[in-house]
Amino acid sequence: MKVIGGTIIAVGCRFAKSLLVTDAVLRLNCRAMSSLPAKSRFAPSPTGWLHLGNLRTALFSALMAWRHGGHFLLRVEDTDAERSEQAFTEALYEDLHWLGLDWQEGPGIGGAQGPYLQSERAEIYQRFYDELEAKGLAYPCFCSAQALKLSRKAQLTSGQPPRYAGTCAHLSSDEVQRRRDQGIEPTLRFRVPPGKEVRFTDLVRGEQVYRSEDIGDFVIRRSDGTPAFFFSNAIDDALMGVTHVLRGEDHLTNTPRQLMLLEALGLPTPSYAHISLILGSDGGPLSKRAGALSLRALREQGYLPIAILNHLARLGHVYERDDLLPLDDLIGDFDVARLGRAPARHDPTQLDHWQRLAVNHADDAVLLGWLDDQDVSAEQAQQLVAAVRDNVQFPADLRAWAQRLLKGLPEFDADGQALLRAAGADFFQQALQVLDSAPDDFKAFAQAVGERSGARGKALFQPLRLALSGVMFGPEMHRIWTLLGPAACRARLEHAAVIAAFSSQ
Ligand SMILES: Nc1ncnc2c1ncn2[C@@H]1O[C@H](COP(=O)(O)OP(=O)(O)OP(=O)(O)O)[C@@H](O)[C@H]1O
Ligand SMILES: [Zn+2]
Repeated sequence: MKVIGGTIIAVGCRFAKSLLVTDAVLRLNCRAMSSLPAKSRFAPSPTGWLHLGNLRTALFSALMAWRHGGHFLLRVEDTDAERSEQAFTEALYEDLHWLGLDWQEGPGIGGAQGPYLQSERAEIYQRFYDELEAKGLAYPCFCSAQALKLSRKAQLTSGQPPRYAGTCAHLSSDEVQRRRDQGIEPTLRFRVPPGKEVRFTDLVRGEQVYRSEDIGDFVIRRSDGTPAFFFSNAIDDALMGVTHVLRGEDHLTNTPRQLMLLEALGLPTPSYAHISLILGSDGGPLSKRAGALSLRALREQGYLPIAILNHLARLGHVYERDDLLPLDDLIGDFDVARLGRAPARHDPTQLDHWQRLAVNHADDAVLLGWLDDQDVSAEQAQQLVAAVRDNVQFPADLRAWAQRLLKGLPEFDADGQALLRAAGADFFQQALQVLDSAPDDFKAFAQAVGERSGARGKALFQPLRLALSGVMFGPEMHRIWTLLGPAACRARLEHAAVIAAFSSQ
């Protein structure tokens, strides 16, 4: 076993043979590891607003843990000081909470293996740098960016795969000192063991084999002292006891490097699942750098969390049921074996489909929350929601209905005016006379207007709908009728009569 910062960490079964541990301890650890509930994590970098690609990774990670009675960990990979921003860190907390992807270990919650912001873990990383250097498994590299670029170019022209040429792999300590004295800040490179095969079984992509020859010695500490992704990400997964790493396939080729590092340090290795990336409408993967549509933008438009979760859960994972599933069912029916290999495309019309279902299922209170309007009383708002909720998908739709039905008289475009003219002013006068007799409901009203005017079918219902609601689409007329009440119906029919009589062609 290995003692790190006072915490005992189980030795990874796969690599335990390389360490001096007795068989008994080894078996015990292996059994303990396999019977532990799954612990998965989401480890974003706070370098932009989270997009649907990031969040689908977060969702599947959370589902994986919760499906297997484990817990979901959040770690913020804020090592890139130039691109990381506090505002993005706070935004990602907010986004995950808003979606219902609450972590059980991580920032704000704590846990035994914190801190959970990589920018606060420098001392921990230093111990492992020291260990690798002491074992001769890491060395300082003084090559300039320019020199590395030239070397890469030369390799490519001679048809070789580009990898670090090993320029600084065997510098004497005098040489190292001489360069340090010149003020050159070196990076630290991991010495990739020669002639090794790195194998792992990816939970999505199956057996993976890499040859260490194809992987040049790679940077684990940048010249500014910050850890490279390969390093801090792998170390933290191991220290934090992560059992399952679900991440985008952009990380697949990082995995052999990370496994080599963990083996060199005798740290446990998680299982990996590399999920296909979500592509945007331009065919490229969604990415923060490319300014992909953020969750915030969707939230501002009024998408509901459960709609987004259902949309994401079906991007690259097959659920047998195609109805709107609550989070508990998304968890219950999640199966890592059902993750697909093909890239999934984000189709906005699919998301809208889930939004429609989500709005159908939402309580009135959700829709009432969309109507932030001082001029509409609570009672009116409730009546409005009852009348139009089946015709509303977003807050903007509801606000448009409030405008149409609760504020002043409708305005008609040229087509609307033409339709009112075609119905004729007499039609609306007759409707007003019917209104005087206080009909019971819209059905009785429309029937009586039909009898009096002789209009039937479309010729009866279209002008009535347009005159009363201002538009040719919308909820069933009896709802609008009830919502408006007799006084507003009268004002609208009078208004329509005037337009029918006086609007110009
Ligand atoms: N288009 C995508 N589809 C699915 N998962 C993605 C996509 N883009 C990123 N991810 C995953 O999201 C997680 C967080 O990644 P990260 O914070 O680096 O986001 P990013 O969008 O790739 O950012 P950047 O554009 O800065 O590289 C990783 O597991 C990554 O694989
Ligand atoms: Zn070098």
